[in-house]
Amino acid sequence: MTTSVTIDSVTKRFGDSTAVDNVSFDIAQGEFFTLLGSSGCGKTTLLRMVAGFLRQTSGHICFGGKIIDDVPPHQRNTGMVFQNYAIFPHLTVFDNIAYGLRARRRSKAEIDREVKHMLELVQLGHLAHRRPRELSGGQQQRVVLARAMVIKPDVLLMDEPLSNLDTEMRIHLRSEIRSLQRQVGITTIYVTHDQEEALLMSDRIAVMSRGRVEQLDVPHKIYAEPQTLFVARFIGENNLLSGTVIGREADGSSVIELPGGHRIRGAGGFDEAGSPCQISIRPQDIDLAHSGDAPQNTIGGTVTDIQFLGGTVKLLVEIGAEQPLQVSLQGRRGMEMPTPGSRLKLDIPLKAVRTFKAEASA
Ligand SMILES: Nc1ncnc2c1ncn2[C@@H]1O[C@H](COP(=O)(O)OP(=O)(O)OP(=O)(O)O)[C@@H](O)[C@H]1O
Repeated sequence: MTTSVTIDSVTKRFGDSTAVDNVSFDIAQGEFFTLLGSSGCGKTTLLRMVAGFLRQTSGHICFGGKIIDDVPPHQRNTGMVFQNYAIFPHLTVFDNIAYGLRARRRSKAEIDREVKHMLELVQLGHLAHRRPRELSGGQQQRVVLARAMVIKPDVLLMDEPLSNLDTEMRIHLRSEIRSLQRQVGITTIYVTHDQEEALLMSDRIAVMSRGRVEQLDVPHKIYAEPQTLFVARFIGENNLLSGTVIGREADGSSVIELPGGHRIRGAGGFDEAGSPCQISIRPQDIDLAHSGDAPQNTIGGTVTDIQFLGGTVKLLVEIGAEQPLQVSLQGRRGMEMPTPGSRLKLDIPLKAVRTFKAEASA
């Protein structure tokens, strides 16, 4: 039976260094949950604690509400797919997948049925009698996946399972893993440093940095509403500008003054009047101001660069702030193409302006 997972105030120290720093969250039954962060942020350490290979320094891990801190790894009933989790070279695809069921002393008929079902799900039925060296990297990884899932684990743990594959196979397997996980409904914890992979595959994402969870949310919120400057920098492209919060309007929006004298209003985020702040704006949230619209933030600037990419048009617009604004417009038929040196007015919706407390400069 697949299960919920609770991480309750978990800390892991190695000597003086803290790899995981007081992390808490719940993963629902059947959820595809991703730990996303750059190298060294603690995601593998956290996953290894869930598997039981590492013991946390403090805090608890629960499966289905029950503390499992003292349960050894082989009794946790987790399925594991790691980057270098080799399959047995001397066994056929069928026997590799059957391995966990045989170790659990299931009947021959059950093994036959379950392995055939898995082979079908990962589309390897026609290769059941091949050995691993006769398979492509992607096919081998599907064997690993099938082997992990066939035992019907309570929780499936995956650590960068696609990072050794070429781009095409990676993109293909992303959606395959996700649809397989949906069909089978296993609670899954997936570790990756690849934001695109995380956004595409996950029900929810925990973005980690330096052992802590910076933000935990559904993919589109992580993308559209970063809660910290780290997340705004880490996920997707963003214009990051320094400014000062100068006040608040009646509608709750904050007013920020940028170098160069522009004032811009933002909805949500840090709004302590008089304080230095940083704002983030996604290039594709900026539009050309059209007459007739009710603009929310209008900023005039001069085009310094233009890149026509077919579906999108990328501009750099000098607005007198510390750096030019990157603007990404949808290329529409008949659209009037700006040229370098031309002046234009940009419109930025309130909601696209996220405000953060300025970081102390190092
Ligand atoms: N066995 C260990 N002994 C000492 N320090 C360790 C040990 N394992 C991990 N660390 C340290 O803990 C921190 C987190 O490591 P972890 O492997 O969890 O990061 P990660 O986010 O998974 O990175 P990567 O993507 O590179 O694997 C790092 O600073 C790492 O050097």
